[in-house]
Amino acid sequence: MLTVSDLSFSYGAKQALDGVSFTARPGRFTALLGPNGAGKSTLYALLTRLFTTPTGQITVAGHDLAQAPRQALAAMGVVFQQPTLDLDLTIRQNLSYFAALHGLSGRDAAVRIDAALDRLAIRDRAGEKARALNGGHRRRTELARALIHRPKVLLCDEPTVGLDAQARAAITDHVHDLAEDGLTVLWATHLTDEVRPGDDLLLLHHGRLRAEGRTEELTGGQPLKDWFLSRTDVQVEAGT
Ligand SMILES: Nc1ncnc2c1ncn2[C@@H]1O[C@H](COP(=O)(O)OP(=O)(O)OP(=O)(O)O)[C@@H](O)[C@H]1O
Repeated sequence: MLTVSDLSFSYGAKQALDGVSFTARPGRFTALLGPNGAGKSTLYALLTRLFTTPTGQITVAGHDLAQAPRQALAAMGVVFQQPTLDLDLTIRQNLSYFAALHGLSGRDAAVRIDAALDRLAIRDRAGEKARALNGGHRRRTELARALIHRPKVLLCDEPTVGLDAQARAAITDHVHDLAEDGLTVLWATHLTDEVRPGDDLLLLHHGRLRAEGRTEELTGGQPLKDWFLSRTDVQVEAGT
């Protein structure tokens, strides 16, 4: 479970988040939908403690991020918008390095790495350098890496940026499956076709949460893209 209470953040005079509160639950895919500049990346920077703010509270799997940052961060897996693989290492080496950072090595690490690679259907590529992979497989590798330490909460910040439609759909499907298996998922996007009717939806616009609930209940049968446009009044990519 991830809870955010009354979170605000400003860049000097520019308020990027204003009193944001929500809960993302285990077994649910929670989509954080917002146009460019809504405040999504700022929220992720606060969730991962790249930034801190004196206002508000963030709790990850019961651990207060400000009071118990080690436990809170250990309970989360993160896939950032910008790729962070070492392209000169193999997939397995990238994952081993990350496992070591979490204090995992030897047989335990190998078993977890194989399981994560299987989960994302990329174990057969494990010996290849990351540079040899296409964008979709690199992103899958990053997802596999984010799962090795068995986090309770998975944070994804626009993880499909730059991928073609097929790779985008594959990654989005994988992460929906992870949520169905019990993970708490928070998925930031500005692409409405990544959100399913049964997903939980948070609409962020100009730093404030404008809507929260099950997608199909919020939209009342209207196509999500139309609903989103009517509430944000901006042009967004359809993602198709
Ligand atoms: N370093 C900064 N200094 C000043 N303003 C900033 C800075 N970073 C972001 N902002 C502003 O804060 C607001 C929120 O930005 P943020 O990057 O969090 O939005 P976003 O929803 O992630 O957008 P995108 O999808 O384009 O990444 C925007 O108005 C942005 O211009």
